[in-house]
Amino acid sequence: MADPPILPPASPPRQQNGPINPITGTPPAAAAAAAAGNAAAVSAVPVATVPEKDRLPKEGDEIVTEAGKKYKLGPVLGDGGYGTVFQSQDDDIKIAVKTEKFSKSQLKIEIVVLKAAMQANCKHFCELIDCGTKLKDFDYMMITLLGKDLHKLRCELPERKFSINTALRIGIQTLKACEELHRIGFVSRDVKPGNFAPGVKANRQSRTIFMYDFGLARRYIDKNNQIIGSRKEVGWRGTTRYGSLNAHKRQDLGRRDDLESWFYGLVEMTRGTLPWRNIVERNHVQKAKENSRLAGRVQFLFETPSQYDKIFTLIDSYSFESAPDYKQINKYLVEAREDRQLRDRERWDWEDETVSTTITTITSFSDKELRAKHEQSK
Ligand SMILES: Nc1ncnc2c1ncn2[C@@H]1O[C@H](COP(=O)(O)OP(=O)(O)OP(=O)(O)O)[C@@H](O)[C@H]1O
Repeated sequence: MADPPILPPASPPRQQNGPINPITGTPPAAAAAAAAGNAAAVSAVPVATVPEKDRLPKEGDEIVTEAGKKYKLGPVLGDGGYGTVFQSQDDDIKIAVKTEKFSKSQLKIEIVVLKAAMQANCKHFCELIDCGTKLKDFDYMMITLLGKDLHKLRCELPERKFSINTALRIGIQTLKACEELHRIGFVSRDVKPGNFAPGVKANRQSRTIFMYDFGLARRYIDKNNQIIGSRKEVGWRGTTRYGSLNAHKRQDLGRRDDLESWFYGLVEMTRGTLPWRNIVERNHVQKAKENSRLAGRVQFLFETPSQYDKIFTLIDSYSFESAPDYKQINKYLVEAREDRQLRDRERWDWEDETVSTTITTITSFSDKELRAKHEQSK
């Protein structure tokens, strides 16, 4: 994946008692024993014999969850900042298992986001199948298996850009994903093509784009549904190429910043390039982004639908607190499709010819439907 995100400093190593299990909400055995006054159980783990921490699993290992369910780890699907993602199997459904080093894990926030997304029936998020902790070694979560991310898929194409039909459909679905994330109360702070991927053909989800990787996500509304005010200067978050101007200014990020990052990604996927593609120095990237509002605007939006200009203006008009008008942005994208008389039934760029004729008549399965189907066939 191009441009890894800058992660916030890892949280300090967790205490001996270990974390609260993110899925069950229960403390680990030693902490539970201590809470129950069982001093012997606590002192049974003397400091000198504390096992080495932060050992990630490897292909072929088995993860046994607290409930006793076993997941055998298959091939590595990808490496992240603090861990590894493996392919695995949940009965006969192929799934992904994301693991992160115990002391550095950001999985807790990811799990909170995915649980909220499931509760709200969001369409563009992985299902959280299972999760837990291998004490002191790693945290893990079992989620829907996805295909290659949009950055990789784009780079495999001859001109490193999607067809306009695919690009606009991606635009519509990734916008919806951002809207869903915002609706459940979170901002991503790392929206980029590499954090979106279509589902897999086996699940009939290859025409649904999923948003993933919420390691930098943050709640933007409080318990009373009020927007948490900007903390002003908070340091850099996100990925240089797609970061908003506010991110460059190290400001607190809100919904509008996710959309600005989304828009840079959309332009890149449509044109195959961004003016700051080859710039490494972050301050120079900021200058290039500022110029894309001035004399460089024409170059930035060269050969993109005229509606992109309007979307850019709209996003730039928002403040930290603004509720973006997703409906209007979606309308612009649909209008761009209508101008070109694009049809939804046409093949997506990553589908092979043989699929397109059959898949157009089949609606895709949601994760819930897949699971119900599986239960029925038992
Ligand atoms: N559900 C999934 N299905 C298939 N592959 C996945 C899935 N989740 C993650 N991957 C693969 O693992 C890689 C790393 O995952 P992810 O981006 O979630 O981790 P990360 O630690 O947050 O990474 P980064 O540091 O790049 O942001 C991805 O680029 C992708 O190739």
